[in-house]
Amino acid sequence: MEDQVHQRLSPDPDPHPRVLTIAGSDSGGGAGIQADLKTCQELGVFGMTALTAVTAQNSLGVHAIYPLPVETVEAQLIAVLDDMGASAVKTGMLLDSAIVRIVAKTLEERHIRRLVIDPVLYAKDGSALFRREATDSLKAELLPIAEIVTPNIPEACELLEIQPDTIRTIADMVEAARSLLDFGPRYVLLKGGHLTGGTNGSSESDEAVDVLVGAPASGLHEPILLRSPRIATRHTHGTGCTLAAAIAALLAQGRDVPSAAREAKRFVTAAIQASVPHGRGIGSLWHAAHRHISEPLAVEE
Ligand SMILES: Nc1ncnc2c1ncn2[C@@H]1O[C@H](COP(=O)(O)OP(=O)(O)O)[C@@H](O)[C@H]1O
Ligand SMILES: Cc1ncc(COP(=O)(O)O)c(N)n1
Repeated sequence: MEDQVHQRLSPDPDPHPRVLTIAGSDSGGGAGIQADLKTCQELGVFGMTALTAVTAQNSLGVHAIYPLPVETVEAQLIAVLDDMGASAVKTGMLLDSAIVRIVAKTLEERHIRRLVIDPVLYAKDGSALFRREATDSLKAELLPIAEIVTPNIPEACELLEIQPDTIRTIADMVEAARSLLDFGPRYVLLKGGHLTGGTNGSSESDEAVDVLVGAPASGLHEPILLRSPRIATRHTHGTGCTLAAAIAALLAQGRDVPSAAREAKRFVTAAIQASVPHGRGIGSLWHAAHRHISEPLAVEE
């Protein structure tokens, strides 16, 4: 079964791996399209973009959002996919239902298989990056065609329509991740950056644990827990974008999902370890960290 899964995802490793990221621009350079391109470049993959919105954003938060017309988003998708093609596609901030629908339609028509959906709903300062009216389209049109969806805990609660404090333990995370499989993605990686309680029973959260589960057809029957020590920093702007972009870049290189998720977690952990305190608020990750951190924090299963 594992061989079948591997073959489905990597019939022939692409000699020129390319990732298309469909996301918003973060003028601060730490999240969105900017984080995605830096991640692709660091992992040796050619990055291409379809912008959904321009944000005026810095370490203190999102100051303004300028959505792009849906025709502009569609034109970028068609221009890239119908000429250059993409070995993998990643989505981030999609903003509204018109954009969600055109993205789903365009990707489905082109049989994009390595699709990573980061269901970005809020920025770290709490600003909404997604209109609530679009949640149903996201669930009905985009999640069913995803290879993997990567919500954080608040996003998982919103998608599942459960109270924000319902997910408090790793067992809760596993249950929620499994419930998200009902929307149709092949895998769910539920990120634990927002888990407040300690994973060893302490009141302080001591680890950052992400939970990977797969639908029956994926061949992954038991959850995989990706654990790293929790880094004591507030400079975590762009963690989610970076993790999802790294998964897309590694899938583009022919990795299977569990191996891409493991390696992406290592990549983001190093980038958080070396995060930069630019600005007066939440600083950003340093994407080149994996090059020079000689003793990265361990990531375990
Ligand atoms: N303080 C931290 N130390 C180590 N890893 C972290 C920390 N905060 C977040 N992470 C990791 O960063 C990734 C993004 O997680 P999360 O912060 O939950 O997502 P988002 O950026 O979408 O809110 C996950 O792999 C998570 O485990
Ligand atoms: C344009 C844009 N896209 C996404 C995020 C989320 O960032 P994070 O990765 O920190 O959750 C952001 N702040 N801005």
